[in-house]
Amino acid sequence: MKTFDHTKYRPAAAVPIRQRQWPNNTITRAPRWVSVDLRDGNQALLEPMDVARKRRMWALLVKLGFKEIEVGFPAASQPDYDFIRWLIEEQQIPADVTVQVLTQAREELIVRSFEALRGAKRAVMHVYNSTSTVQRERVFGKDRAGITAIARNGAAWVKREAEKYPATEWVFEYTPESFTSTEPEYAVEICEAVLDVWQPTPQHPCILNLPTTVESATPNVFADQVEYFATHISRRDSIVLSVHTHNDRGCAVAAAELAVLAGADRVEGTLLGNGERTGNMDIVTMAMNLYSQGVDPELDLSSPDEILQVYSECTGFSVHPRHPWIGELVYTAFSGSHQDAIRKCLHQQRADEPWQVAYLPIDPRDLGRDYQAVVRVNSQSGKGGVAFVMERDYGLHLPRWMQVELAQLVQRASEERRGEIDSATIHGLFMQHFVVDQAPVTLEGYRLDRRDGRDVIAAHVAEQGAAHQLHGAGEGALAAFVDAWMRHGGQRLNVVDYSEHALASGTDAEAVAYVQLSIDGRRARPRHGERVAQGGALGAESRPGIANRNIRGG
Ligand SMILES: CC(=O)SCCNC(=O)CCNC(=O)[C@H](O)C(C)(C)COP(=O)(O)OP(=O)(O)OC[C@H]1O[C@@H](n2cnc3c(N)ncnc32)[C@H](O)[C@@H]1OP(=O)(O)O
Ligand SMILES: CC(C)C(=O)C(=O)O
Repeated sequence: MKTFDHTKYRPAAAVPIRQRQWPNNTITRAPRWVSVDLRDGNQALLEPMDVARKRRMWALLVKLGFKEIEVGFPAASQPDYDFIRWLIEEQQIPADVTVQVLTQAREELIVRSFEALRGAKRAVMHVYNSTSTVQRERVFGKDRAGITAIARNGAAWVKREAEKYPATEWVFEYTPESFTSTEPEYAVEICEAVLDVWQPTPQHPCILNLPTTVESATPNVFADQVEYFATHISRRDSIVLSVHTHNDRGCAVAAAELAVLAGADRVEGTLLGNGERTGNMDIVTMAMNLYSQGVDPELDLSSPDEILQVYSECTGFSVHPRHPWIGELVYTAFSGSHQDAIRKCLHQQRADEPWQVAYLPIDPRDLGRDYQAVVRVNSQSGKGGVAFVMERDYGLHLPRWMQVELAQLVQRASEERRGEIDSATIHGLFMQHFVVDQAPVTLEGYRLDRRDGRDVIAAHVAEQGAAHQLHGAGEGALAAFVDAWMRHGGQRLNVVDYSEHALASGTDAEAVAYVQLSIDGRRARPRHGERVAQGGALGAESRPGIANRNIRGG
C-alpha cells in the first residue's frame, strides 16, 4: 500500500452558481477589518499570551487603527477573562473601538462570556457551531436538524443574556464554522434559523461570518460560495457579511480578496497571518495589497518594524525575510538587471507623478525603509548595482566605461568570497583600481593662461622623485596638459572620455572628474588604432585616477 496516495482525497464540490458576478468587480475601498490576533492567533500559540503580552498586542492593534478587535475566548481561559476585565475596568477601550469575544453555542459558556463583558459600552458577542458534513456526522453525531438546533439555541441564549445587560450596545455575530465544507443551501438554511431568532434590522444589523476554517479549495471556489450565500440569504440589508479565512493552501489573503469581490463587507484576520496551523489571513498583506493599488487601507502600517517587534514578543515567532511587504529583504534586489532597472527608474521618478519603478511595487520609504537596502551586491549583480551603490553611498556618478570595469572587479571579488560584497569593499576596489595614491606621476601645481585664443599651461609634475616643468597648449586645460605631457615624454595621449560632476552644491563645492585616456607609448606622431588604457583615469590633479578639486579652479 502506498503512503503517498492522492486517491484518498476528494476534490472540492462545485458551487451551484451560474452567472457569477464577482469576477467583474474591483475592490475600491477597504473592508471593515477585524483583528483576531488576541483570540484565533492566541489559541494557536505554543505558549498563549499572558495578560501582559495581550496588553502589548492590544496597544499595537489600537495604534494601527483597528476598530473591531476580537479580544479573546473568555469562557475558556482565565487570562482572556482577566484581560477583558482590565480593558473595561481600566477604560482602555477607545470610544470608536468595539471589542468582540468568541464562544461556543453552549449555555454556560455564553453566560460566562457575557459576564466577562459586563460594563462594556459596545461589544460583539460571537457565537459559532460547526456545520460541515464531517463535523455533523463524525464530531457531533447529529443530522442537519440537530446541528441547526445547536445554532438556534445558541442564538437564543445570546439574545437572552444580552437582555440582562441593557447598558451595553450589543452586536451579535454567528459563524457556521467549517462553512466551506458545508452544502451551500444548508449554510444559508442554518443562518436563516439564527436570523429568525435575532431579527436583525438595517438599523441594528447582525454579523454573519463565513470562514474557510480549513482552506481546502482554490480561492475562486470560496468566492462562489460567498456570492451564493450573499444572493440567497434573506434580509441582506440587515446583515454585515464577514469572512474569516485560513491559510492551509497558502491562499488565505487571495480568498479574502475574492470574497470581498463577491460581496463580503468585513474581513477577520491577524497581523502577519498568525493563527491555527498555517495561520489566519494576513491583514497586513491584504491591506498593503490595497495600498499598492491606490486604495486607502484604513490602517496605519507605516511603521512595520514596530509591528514586527510586537508580533515577535507576543507570539514568539520570527518573520521570514521574504514576508510580503514587510520582510527584511522584500525591497532588496541582488540581480543585475533588476538593479539596473531600479536605478534607472529611481533617477526618472518625480515626486508629483504615480510611482513607476520596476521591481519595487511600492516606494519602500512609505514603510520607513530607506534605499540603503534596495540594492545589495553579490555575484549575480551587474554594473547597474555597483553604480547604484557608488552613487548612493559616495555620491560618485561613474561613467559607463568605469561602471563596466568596476563591476567586473566586484564580480570577481564576490565569486571569491561566495557572498555579498558590501559598499565599503566596492569603494575600496574602486580606489585601488582607479585612484592610485602612490602614483609614478603627480601634478604638483599648474598655471593656465589664455594666449592667442588658446589655453597655455605651465605644469609642475613630480615623476619618480624628479621635478619637471611641462609646457603645452590646447583648447581647455585638459587638452593643454595632454599636449604638455606629449611634449615632455613623447607618449601620445588621447582623451577618449571626460566627465565631471560636483559632489555637493555651491560655488565652493568639491567636484570629481573622470578621464579615460588612450595611450600610445611611441613618440608623438599621427597614427590610427590606439589602445585604450585599462582603467586609465586622469584627474584634475593629474593623478592617474580620480581627484577632487575645487570647482573654482576651472
Ligand atoms: C475554528 C475555531 O477556531 S473555533 C474556536 C476554537 N477555540 C477553542 O476551542 C479554544 C477555547 N476552547 C476551550 O478551551 C475548550 O474547548 C472549552 C473550555 C471552551 C470547552 O472545553 P470542554 O467542554 O472541556 O471540552 P471540549 O472543547 O473538548 O468540548 C467539546 C464539546 O463541546 C461541543 N462543542 C464543540 N464546539 C461547540 C460549539 N461551537 N457549540 C456547541 N457545542 C460545541 C462538542 O460537541 C463536545 O461535546 P461533547 O462533550 O458532548 O462531546
Ligand atoms: C470560529 C470561527 C470564526 C473560526 O475561527 C474558524 O472557523 O476558523
